[in-house]
Amino acid sequence: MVVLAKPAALEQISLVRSPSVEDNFGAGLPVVDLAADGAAGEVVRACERFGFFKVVSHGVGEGVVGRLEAEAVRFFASPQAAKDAHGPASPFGYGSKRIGRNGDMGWLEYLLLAIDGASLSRSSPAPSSSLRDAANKYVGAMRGMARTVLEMVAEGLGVAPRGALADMVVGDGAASDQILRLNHYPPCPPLLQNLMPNCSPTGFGEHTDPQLISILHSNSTSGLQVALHHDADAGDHQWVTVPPDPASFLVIVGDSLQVMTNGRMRSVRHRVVANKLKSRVSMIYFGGPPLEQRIAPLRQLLVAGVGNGEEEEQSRYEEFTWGEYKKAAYLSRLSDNRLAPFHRQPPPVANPLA
Ligand SMILES: C=C1C[C@]23C[C@@]1(O)CC[C@H]2[C@@]12CC[C@H](O)[C@@](C)(C(=O)O1)[C@H]2[C@@H]3C(=O)O
Ligand SMILES: O=C(O)CCC(=O)C(=O)O
Ligand SMILES: [Fe+2]
Repeated sequence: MVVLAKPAALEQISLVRSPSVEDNFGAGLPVVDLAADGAAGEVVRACERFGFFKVVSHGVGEGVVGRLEAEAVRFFASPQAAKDAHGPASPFGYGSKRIGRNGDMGWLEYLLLAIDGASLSRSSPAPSSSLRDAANKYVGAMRGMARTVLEMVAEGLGVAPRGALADMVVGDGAASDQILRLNHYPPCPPLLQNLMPNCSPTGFGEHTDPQLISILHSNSTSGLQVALHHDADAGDHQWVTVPPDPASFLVIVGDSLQVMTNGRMRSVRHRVVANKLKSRVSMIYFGGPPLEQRIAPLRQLLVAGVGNGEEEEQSRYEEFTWGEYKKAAYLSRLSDNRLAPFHRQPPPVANPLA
């Protein structure tokens, strides 16, 4: 991967404002103030309607974010051979253009780091001790936010205990499956697209994240787009650009949270379009449960209506463990609908004329 700019210049000044930023989503972007009264209800509403939301008043210090971003910029600006020494990503480590093992390509380079408990795993070494230290502080902050958000999801859905979901990902004793990903999308100027092999507008192809939640931070370079829900499964997407905001985070609903809420919350398809002029740097925390965790709708959601004379709700999904789902995910292509094979067929509707 060619890095076109030195560290200090990675955040270049945009000469042309992308026409889609703000014009597309405008005031509709779901924003949740985590410190406000009623935040739990807002979190649930946003996850049900959009599958993602922007978080403000998150309490994460600028220094924690800035330090890791500076480390990421420094690493991505280092000589190619130094970066390659930490690759190829299999799945952890440094990767360039190749995403996963099944032929997906993007105009990016990245560092995938495994998390063990509350800090980076010693088995997927970080490129430097300063990056490791910064990443560990950042992971601590992301775990805190994951707990807050997942507790709010439980509270907002009326599920007890409050920690039912959060403990799966950030519980003290849980051998959960967390990942930290640092992405760098170099600019992809249209005039140079013919000259630069693999420079394409696709930074990161469309996909859903398989875990429960992802928490994304980016610098001020646009590129992230999300699919508005209605007919996403039918392939009828309306892509909208999410304006970048380095002061906030984006929480993204993953496939596993969709299943655990029996489809009330929907994992959201998203992708990154490479910026023509500026480098985009993003940092994403993925919160998954332990491998043996059963991924199935929370019991309290299925029986919620029973007291009111309603029948118990049936699960819309075949049962699986996170380990099984993860294995299947790693055999899939990025854009695959990974939940499709696990959808239960709805019971046949009785024919009143028969
Ligand atoms: C093509 C792939 C890359 C991915 C593993 C997969 O086979 C399908 C899911 C992809 C994804 C998307 C969200 C995260 O970025 C990621 C780390 C994950 O857990 O699932 C990536 C995987 C990857 O880049 O290795
Ligand atoms: O880089 C981004 O903004 C999003 C990347 C992403 O969706 C991912 O790494 O799964
Ligand atoms: Fe993603």
